[in-house]
Formats: sequence, structure tokens, C-alpha cells
Amino acid sequence: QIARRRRPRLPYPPGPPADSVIGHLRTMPDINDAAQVFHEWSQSFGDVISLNTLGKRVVVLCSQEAVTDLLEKRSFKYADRPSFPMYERLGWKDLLVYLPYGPYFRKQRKMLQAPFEKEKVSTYRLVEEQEACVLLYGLLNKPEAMERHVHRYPTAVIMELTYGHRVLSEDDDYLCAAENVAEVLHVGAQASLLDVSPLFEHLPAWFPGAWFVRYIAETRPKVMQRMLNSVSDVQQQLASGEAKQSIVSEQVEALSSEGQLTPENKYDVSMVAYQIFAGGAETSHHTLSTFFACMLLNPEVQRKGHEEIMRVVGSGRLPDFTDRDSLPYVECIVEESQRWHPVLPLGVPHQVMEDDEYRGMHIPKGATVIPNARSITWDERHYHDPRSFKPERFLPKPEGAGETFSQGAVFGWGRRICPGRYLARDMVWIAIARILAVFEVQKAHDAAGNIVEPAIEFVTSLTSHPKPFPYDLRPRSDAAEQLIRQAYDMHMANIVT
Ligand code: HEM
Repeated sequence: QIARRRRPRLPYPPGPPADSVIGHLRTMPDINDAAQVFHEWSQSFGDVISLNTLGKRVVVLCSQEAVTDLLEKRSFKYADRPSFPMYERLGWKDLLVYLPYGPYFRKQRKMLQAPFEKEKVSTYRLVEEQEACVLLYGLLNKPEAMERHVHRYPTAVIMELTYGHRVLSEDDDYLCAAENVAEVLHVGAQASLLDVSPLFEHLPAWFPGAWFVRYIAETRPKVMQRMLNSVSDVQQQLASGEAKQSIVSEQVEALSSEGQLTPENKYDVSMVAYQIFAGGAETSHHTLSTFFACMLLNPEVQRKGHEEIMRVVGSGRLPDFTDRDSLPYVECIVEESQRWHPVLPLGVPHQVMEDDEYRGMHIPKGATVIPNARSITWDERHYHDPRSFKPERFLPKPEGAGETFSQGAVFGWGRRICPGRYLARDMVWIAIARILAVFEVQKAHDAAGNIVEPAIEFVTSLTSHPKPFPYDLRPRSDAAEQLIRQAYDMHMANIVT
């Protein structure tokens, strides 16, 4: 049957040698190393590689040019997603990021995109500034728990915007929900027999390799409950007049006033709301932990960032969004942290909706297309000395190198581009500007007083982040400490009144 299938006239994109029956199954790299390995292959086979795993074609794009040509300019053909069997079984089937391209995708995309348009996003800045004060206060009081604070910060912003829920304690229910998302994201990204066939879903849990059966059975009910209950809570708050304005409250009210609050529409609001924190919390959290690693490794950059803030803002207040245009170097630090180690090194895979031809190569309908962000950010034609951390590369010449930040390598392409990118940029910017203003990250010392040289290692599932590393975090001065306390007290006083 395979022999009779009509052969494409053009060759598939090249790739490493494959086994005759199972194709590249054995050559396929582990997810942790995939971006690096694909990048190395691209040096031998070119910037468009293809692999065949058990008959499924995977095309990896390893340059800005190829990604722009296909995912951006031909987005109408490349806007589909492959299926994600684990995530689907875990209850995430109807989350926007996993939806196939089509009417339901467009409906959800519209619902999710509207609250995150550029102009609308600037109205969220007060919440970001306030939560950034809580972040600073947390870092001051428990500097050793940096990971927890940088997870809490974007989660708290998103929960407030989405559900009108303010995170006030460490054991907050919504914070736990975001932690659960992080776990599911990680576990679901691991290869399982489900990738081969959904039939394996029915294996008994004791069957070798069927670890996912029990995980799905235990996790799915909790995930579903969380997705649906939070919107019901907002609905009740609306009924009792206690609801705070939020993305969900606005959507529920709009549907009610049109007489359209059907179970189906309410379900869609639930999916959109859940998708906001499933898409936004983990990614922003990992951007901030990567930033900390970058500052630890590059004290000179940290010093220059701090000095720019002192020059422009002074030491009497914290930077805010009105200072942003006057802080170009800080902006470059944000961008360089994202370029130096993209949080999604392989983006999110797309799928081709019809047969296509590119540079004399055949890309078959249904092929999974992986944009290798890592290759783009390491491309020496666009970035000099790309493995080094050099924020000034983005400053205009002659002060800097006039290089262009690749939005795509960080936020994706075409019709699937990250709809939360404006919010993400704001959230990350204000946190970084304020941390640079008042803190210094330094190398840790061991018990004998010797400096511990940090070896930063990254762990990657769908997102990528540094493994825990030793550091020492301190306020830059007594005045800086005072500023953190005052800002926090003012924020808390506002909550009470
Ligand atoms: C620094 C933080 C963030 C990064 C690095 C990031 C990155 C990305 C990337 C690379 C994609 C895939 C784009 C593609 O397929 O070409 C994506 C998709 C998505 N992001 Fe983000 N994102 C971030 C924050 C956010 C936030 C704050 C939200 C929510 C408001 C969000 C919601 C989404 C959604 C819903 C999708 C799926 C879009 C679709 O499939 O149509 N992201 N993001």
C-alpha cells in the first residue's frame, strides 16, 4: 500500500540518515536537547530539515528566513496545530493553543485576543506595578525563595485581570492551580505511547510504559473542575454584586445582556480564562528566572542597567511605565535575556494544512512544523557573538550594534502568534526594571566564604528554565530597602481601603 502511494515529485527537505521502517524514531533527540541537536543538524543539512517518525513527517525550520516565509507569509497554510494526545486526554483539548485551525479556533482566538490588544493592555499597568511591589517585598524577605516569587508575580497579575481574584497568601487556591498547570505542562510534554496511537489509552496502568494511564485518571478530574468552577464563582459574585471587574466578569455580563449565556458559551469563557493563565504564567515566570541567571553571570550588565535607572529615575522612587522610553538599556536587557535563552526554544509546533512547495522541496499536508527559535537566536548572520550576553547589541549604531530583536523567536508567528505578547512584555519589563533598581544579584559564598561559581543548566519540556542555582540577592542600600517596604505598605493599604 505504501509502495502504491503516489510519490511526491519534489524531494522532502533533507535530514540525517533514517532507518528504513521506523524512520528517525531512534535519531529523534530528547526534548531537553532537541533545539541544540536540530541546530547542529541545520549546520550540515541546511535551515529546513525534515524527519520521518513512523510515517509522520516533521519539518524543522532553523532560520528567521524560512520561518518568516512559511509561518508568517504563508500563515494561511501553516496555522494548524498537530494533536497533543497527552494534553488532550488531560482535559486541555479545547484550550486555544492546542485547537486545530477552524471556526472554533477563530471564535476562541477572538475572545482571548480582545482583552489583550495593545491599547487595552496599557490599562492593566497599575495591577502590574502593584504586584511588582509584592514581588520586591517577597525577594527582600525571603531572597532564597526567588523561584516562588517569580512564579507568584505573573500568576497574581493574571488571576487579578482574568477573574478579579487577588492572590493574598502563599497557599492561595489560584496559585495552586497555576502550579498544577506547570506540572501538567511538564508531564504532558514527555513522550508517551499515546503519541504513537490513542489506542494505548486503554492499557491497564500496570502495563510497562503505561505510566500515563494513572496520571490521566487522577489529574483530569481536577483539571476539569478547576477550568469550569472559576467562572461559576465569578458568576455567583456577579449575582451577589460582589464581583470585581475582570475579563471573565465582562464576558459573562456581555453574554448575559445578549441572552447568550448558554452552557456552551459559558464553557468557552471557561476555556479562554484558563488558557490565559496556562499560557501566561509559566512563560513569564521562566523569563524572569532566566533573567536572574543572566544577571548573575553578567555583573557588568547588571551594573549598567542599575546605573541607567539611577540616572533617569534616581534613588527616591521605583521606576514605573512612564520611565520606559527613557530606559533603552533596560529594554535591551529584557530583550537580550529573551534572545539569549528563549523560554520556548522550539516555539509551539504548527501543522501544514495543504501540500506545499518551498525552495524546490515538498512539504506534505499534515506535516508538523517546528520553528527552532534556538537556531534563530544563535544565527551569526544576524547576531555577532550570539552565545554571549550583550544587551547593547540592540542599541542603535554607533552606541550599539543595531541588531534587531526577533519577536518571532520569542512570541511565535502568523495567525498563531502569542496573543498575550503585549501583556507579557509589560509584566516582564516592570519586574526587571524594579529588580534592577533596588537589588543586586551576586554569586553565593560557601560556608568557608569561598565564591561558588554558578553552572547554569537549563531544563526543557515545552518551556525551558534554569535549574535551581546558588545566588546571593540583596537590596542595594538601606534606602533601597526602605523604598521596597514603603511601596509594599502603600499597596497593601490600598487593598484594605
Ligand atoms: C514571556 C511570556 C510569553 C512567551 C515567551 C510566550 C510565547 C508564546 C509562543 C512562542 C507561542 C506560540 C506561537 C506560535 O505558535 O507561533 C505562544 C502562544 C500563545 N500564548 Fe504566549 N507567551 C508568553 C506570555 C503569554 C501570556 C501572558 C498569555 C496570556 C495572556 C499568552 C497566551 C498565549 C496563547 C493563548 C497562545 C496560543 C495562541 C494560538 O495557538 O493561537 N502567552 N506564546
